[in-house]
Formats: sequence, structure tokens, C-alpha cells
Amino acid sequence: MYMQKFQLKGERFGGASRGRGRFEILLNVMRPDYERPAPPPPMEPLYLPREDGRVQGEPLYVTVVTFPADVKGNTKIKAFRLGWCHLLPGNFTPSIAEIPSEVYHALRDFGYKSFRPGQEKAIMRILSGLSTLVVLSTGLGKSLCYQLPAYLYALRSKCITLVVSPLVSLMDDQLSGLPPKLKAACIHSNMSQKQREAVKAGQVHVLLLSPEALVGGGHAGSGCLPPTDQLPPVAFACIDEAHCVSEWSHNFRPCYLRLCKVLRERLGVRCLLGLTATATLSTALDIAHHLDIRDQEGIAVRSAAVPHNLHLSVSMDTDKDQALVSLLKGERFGALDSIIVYCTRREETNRVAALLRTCLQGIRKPLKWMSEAYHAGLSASERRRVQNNFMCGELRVVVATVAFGMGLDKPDVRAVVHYNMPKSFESYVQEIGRAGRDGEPAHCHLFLDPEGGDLHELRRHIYADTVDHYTIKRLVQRVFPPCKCRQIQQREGGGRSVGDTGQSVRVEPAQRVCHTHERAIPMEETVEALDVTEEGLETLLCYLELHPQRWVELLHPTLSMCRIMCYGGPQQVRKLAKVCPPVAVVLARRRLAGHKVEACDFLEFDVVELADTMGWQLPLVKRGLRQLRWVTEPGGGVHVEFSALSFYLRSYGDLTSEELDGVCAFLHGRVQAQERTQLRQLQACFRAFRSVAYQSCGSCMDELDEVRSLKLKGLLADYFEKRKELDAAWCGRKGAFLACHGDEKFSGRAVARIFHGIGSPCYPAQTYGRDRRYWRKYLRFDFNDLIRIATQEIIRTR
Ligand SMILES: Nc1ncnc2c1ncn2[C@@H]1O[C@H](COP(=O)(O)OP(=O)(O)OP(=O)(O)O)[C@@H](O)[C@H]1O
Repeated sequence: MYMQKFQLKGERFGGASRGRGRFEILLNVMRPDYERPAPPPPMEPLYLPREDGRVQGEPLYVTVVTFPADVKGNTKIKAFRLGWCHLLPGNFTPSIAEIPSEVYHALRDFGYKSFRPGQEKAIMRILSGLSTLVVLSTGLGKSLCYQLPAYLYALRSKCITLVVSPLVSLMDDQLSGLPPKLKAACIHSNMSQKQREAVKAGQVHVLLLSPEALVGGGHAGSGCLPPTDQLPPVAFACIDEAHCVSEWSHNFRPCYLRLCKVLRERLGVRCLLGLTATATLSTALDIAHHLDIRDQEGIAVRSAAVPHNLHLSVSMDTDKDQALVSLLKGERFGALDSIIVYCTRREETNRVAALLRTCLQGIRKPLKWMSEAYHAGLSASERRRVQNNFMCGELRVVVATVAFGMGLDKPDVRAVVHYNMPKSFESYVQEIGRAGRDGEPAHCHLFLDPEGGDLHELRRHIYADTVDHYTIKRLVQRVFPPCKCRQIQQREGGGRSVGDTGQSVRVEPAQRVCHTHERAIPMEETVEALDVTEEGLETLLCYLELHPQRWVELLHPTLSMCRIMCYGGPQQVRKLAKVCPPVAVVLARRRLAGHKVEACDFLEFDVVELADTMGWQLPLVKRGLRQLRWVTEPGGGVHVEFSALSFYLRSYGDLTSEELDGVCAFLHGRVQAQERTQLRQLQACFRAFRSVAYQSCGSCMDELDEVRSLKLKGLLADYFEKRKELDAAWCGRKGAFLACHGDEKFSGRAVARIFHGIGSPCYPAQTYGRDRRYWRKYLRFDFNDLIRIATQEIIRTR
């Protein structure tokens, strides 16, 4: 059968000709256009949005609240604005017109009496099929925004809700914390067959999974989502920690960048819900862009302010160890249990935990454990032990890296101490947000290195993530190796260009001949050769995929090297070539390259490249090769093995050198912008903390100066608000500016220069300086912020 198929293909691609030329054509076919299988149709929303695009219940910005009957039995009805419900006295049960009663019943099924601010709007949007972003401080109830709609959708029809969360290690804990009414499972490699069947049969409402399990990634392993045709329809997808989607956020993860695309294109999901506790407005807008939220209403709530019950202080002690011990013995912290001390480095957590164990012994009636270290380097059982002791209140202090606390639902953490400076305001707000979730007073202290030592350490991390131009060039060479499509086309006498197909083409069709090729880039080998982390490589590849020209299309990572060992000797290899065309092609190519194949009993080759050259689908080739394992002969069997986990992608092979230069410049520009932004944020963070710092913690260890605490909160709010101002200003002008100059191909930097009144050869002051609406009009804003926002907007409107 293979032989027949292969011959047919050969004939189609000129296989009728004889001799060496025939081989060449057989061995290098032009790949036909790839047609991606259509995703399943999106699920119908539970409620249709109204004709004006609003969701049910939305006019409830004026919300009807029924007061309890008065002494005469009359019921009073009064209008309130949405969001005021939480200010009502506890004995009033708000009932909101227009929100269907089944939503309230479900809320009660979950054990809640009323919604918290923002929840109902987000929930009603999801039930109306509208993508939504919820930005809400930790502990304010974001989870209900996916739990309730997931439950209601599942009550209507058999379906599933996907919840993507980066907290793989905590997924089991997350499961046990879900309301009992909600049936949930999580995808991981230890999943039992029974659990898999339950998911496929639609017996679970919610499926938790890591981003890697959805889009594939180096360590997704066997914990992957079942194929789309084996899943019940997906009601909607929730992306927890949604700030990881935005490359401008403090916690960007490349896998997240591809999430929305995969959810839409592979699973047909239209409705996405993003949840995050920390995002500046510009990050929120960026996330909203990824979630394809077009209306402002889509950002349902935005309140990332520091809660009132947290009391903040900073000091610049020269002997931090001594200062930490004094602080924890002082009046402010001495009586507090459940304290988290954050350190940047793992070794430091062990050292500081031991220090506290020794120095705090016998100070007051001890809990069972005084202090323990926690970091990602500990064994899973050790981490679980420490976390359990802390959760049940038997451990007073946990000294941890930031690995501790994500997804932690302990309401009575009474203090968070930063032994080192956090890497950004967002991280700081997120980390201190783990204290005082029960609304009771909690204390937070930060030790700032007076010599700026932490600053150097954090800078090191930023530089470690960046890549130079030369490395980018080497990666680009691996992603776009030249193909033979043009020669084949010429030899075949013209042929058609990609543009002739009449299908949608993203790259300039005029000169393009190649329909893209499938390539594999082995992870381990490339990481070593280019000295870039796997995450770094993935980020660069994601940038290429998300570029408006869509330079590459990323597929699920695959094992790309195939080794075949024939224990029956060279004769057996030749026999295999007769029944398995891929083996025949490998042998033929070796022969053409001048190798002696007569004595060969071992083959090793890149199976992705082989499938591509043959114009066959990779799974078909792999299946054929795997079947060789069943060949049994008197001389011995055949050993077939696949290895080398690789990025697997489609890319063009006929890019001109100018285009390749353009790709390198684009990638390098992105990397540099990222580095500059992070360095600037770090510096701003340091300055802000220093401006409110005491010389030593002696000034705040017994009593807190509330003025300084409020000043720091003000600075944090400023950080978020300043961006807001810039965004608002830019939002007002961007359309007009870009529309005025529709013919120009601006870069973000060019726009920023004009807005700062800086002339350049392409955009001279004589011309652009005449337009007083823009020239020098944004001087008060940071130049790099302008570049960033302008670039985002240009990419978006292209
Ligand atoms: N409408 C509600 N009424 C009363 N309690 C609620 C309501 N919604 C949520 N809660 C409770 O608030 C607590 C925090 O909720 P949740 O874990 O969803 O917060 P979160 O915003 O997701 O926090 P984090 O950012 O840490 O994940 C939970 O104990 C939950 O039961």
C-alpha cells in the first residue's frame, strides 16, 4: 500500500521521468498547501446578548434591590448601582432583576448568598458567550467567575469547561478546594484510565490543565489534552493568572502567548475568561487584545490596589540577618503567627530558616515548628510537608522563594516579609496580597539592600533572558533553511505561485513559491548550540508566529530523530526498503550523497525532514516506521526508536536575504524593548521603595508609621495610574495620528520620536513639526513607554 501511494505521489510530482532526475524530484517534492482541519463549531451561549450588544442584567448598573418587608408587610424596592451590594447590611438579600433565577439558584447551590462586586457581571458575560477579563486582588473571589458558568453550562447540555492554570503542582489542591457541586478533573501524566474516560464521556464539568498540556511544550509529556474529536464540546475556557499572556507582564510565559490561538483554532473556543490579580491598565489592555475583547466592558473589574488592612514598611539595614531577627521579636511582628519570608535565592531560604530556628527559640510559646525553608529544589513530599504544616497553623514562619504561595488559600497569613527586593511592583503586590485575606490587619516589611545588591542580582536575571543579534541570526537560519521549491518549479516549467491558489496568503504572494515546509528544531541540541534557554527559544518562535506576517506556524512538539537497527544485517535493510517507502527514500538519499549503503544495518535520520521531503504527513511516516518493529526474521528483528524532543513548525524556505534580515531585526527589536522595559521597571521599583525606607527596622519594629505605609500605597497606585494616564492620552490620539498618516509605515520608535519632537531623516522636523497636535506633545511621558504602546498599536492595526 505504501509503495502504491508513494508511486502515485511520485507520478504526480514528475515520477514518470527516468534515472537520476526522477529520483531528485521524488526526493524533493513541493509540499502542497496545508489545510488545517476545521475546528468544531463554537458552543451556543446560554443567554443571547441583547441586540445592543449588552448582556442580560447589564442595565443593572441600576440594580433593583428588595428590602425586607416593613412592619406593615410592605416590600420596598430601591435602585442601586451595581457594585453597591457589598455595602448593604448583611440582613438584606439583594435580588437582582433580569439576572435569571437559575443563576441565583446555582449561587446558593455553591453555598453563597450574594455576589461580590464584579462577579455577576463577569458571570453574565460568560453565560452570554462574551470573552471577559477580570482583574481583582487576591482573595476577592475570581474563581466563582468560572465555576458558576461552568456549572450552568453543564446543567444545560453535555459540555466541559477548560481551566488553564500554571500551578501544576497545586492542581490537586485546587481540585479539592472546588465546590462539591462542581465535578472536576485535572490533566496530568498520572491520570488513570477511568479519569480519562470520565473526561471524554463529559462526566466532569471542569477540566484543569497546564498551558503546556494544551499547546504542547517541552515538558508536557503524556499529560496532554485528548484529541478534539474525543472531547465533549467546550463551553468556554478560563485562563488563570492571565497576566502571563502579556509579554509586558512581570510573569510572561511563552506557552501562554499561544494559548488563545490554540483554543480558537484547534478547539473552536470563542469565549475566553481571563483571571488575574495584578495587571496595570496597559497589561490589562494587552491581555484583552489577546483574548479578543473588543469592548471596554470586557474588562469586567479592575482593582489591583493594595488592600486597606495591609500595613507596609521598608528599611535599609546593613545587617539584614540581625534586623530580621529583631523585627520578628519586636512588638509589631512578635505576636504574629503564619509569616512568610520571601528570599530570591534557594540557598538563602535554607540559611535564613536555620537562623530563625536558632534565634527565635524560646521567645514565646512556640508552635510545633518555628521555621522551615520552601523552594522548588526540595522534593515534592518535603514541599507538601512544609506547606501542610503551614496551612494547619503548626509552622510559624516559612522562608521561601516565590515558588511558595501561588494558589495558596490561607486566609490568616498575618505577615509577609521580603528579605530581598521583589523584581517588580506587580510581584510585590501579588506577594504581599497573600497576607490578611481574611480582612484582619496584617503586616508587610521589605528589607532593601542599602548597597543596591539586590538590584544587581535582579538585573542579572534580566540580562540572562536576553539574546544578542548574532544568536538570533543563527536561530533564524535554523527556522528558515533554504528549500528547493524554486528549482523544482522552474524545472517543472513554471508551476503556480502560492498566490495563485486564491486562498488567503499572509506573506507577499508575488515572489513566494514555497508553501512552507515542516521542520524540527531539536530542543536540547539547540539550547546548547545557541546557549539560550528552552523558554527563551520558545518565546522567539512565538514572536514569529504572532507577527502579522505569521512567519511560522508552531505545531505540537515532537520526537524528530529516528533510529532503525536491523539485527538481520544489511540484507534486512534492503528488504525493509521494499515494504517501507520512507526507508527506501533514506537509502536513496544516502546513495545520492555518495555513501555506501550495501554494508549498512543502522539508519539514523530526521523523520520530520524526511516526511516533508516526501510530501507525506508526519504521523503517517512515523506509524509506518513503528510498524517495522513487528518484522520478525530468522536473523533477528528490527529495533525502531524515536528521540530528540523538538520544536515542530511550518516555515517558508524561500525567504530572500532582505526578508531574513527583516525577521532578525524584528526579533532583536522585541528582545531589546523587553530588556529596556524590565530594567526601567526595576529601577523605578528600587527608587520608590528607597523613598519610603527607614535607615533601620528599629524605627518600625514596635510601631508602624501609618504615613509611610500610605505613601508607599500611593506610589504603587501612582505606578498603575500613570500608565493609565498615558494609555488614556494615547487612546485618544492614536486613531487620529495613524489615520492621518495612513500611507506611512511607522515603527513604534518613529512614532515615539515624533511625539517627543525628535526629527529623523525619514520623519524630519520641518514636516512633522508643523503638526502641533502631536509634535512634542508627549514629552512628559517616558520615551520607552511610548515606543511600547505605539508598537502594540501598530501591530494591532496592521
Ligand atoms: N460571592 C461570594 N460570597 C462569599 N464568599 C465568596 C464569594 N465568592 C468567593 N468567596 C470566597 O472568597 C474566598 C476567595 O475566593 P477565591 O479563591 O476565588 O479568590 P481569588 O480571587 O481567586 O484569589 P487568588 O487570586 O488567591 O486565587 C474563597 O474562600 C471563596 O469561598
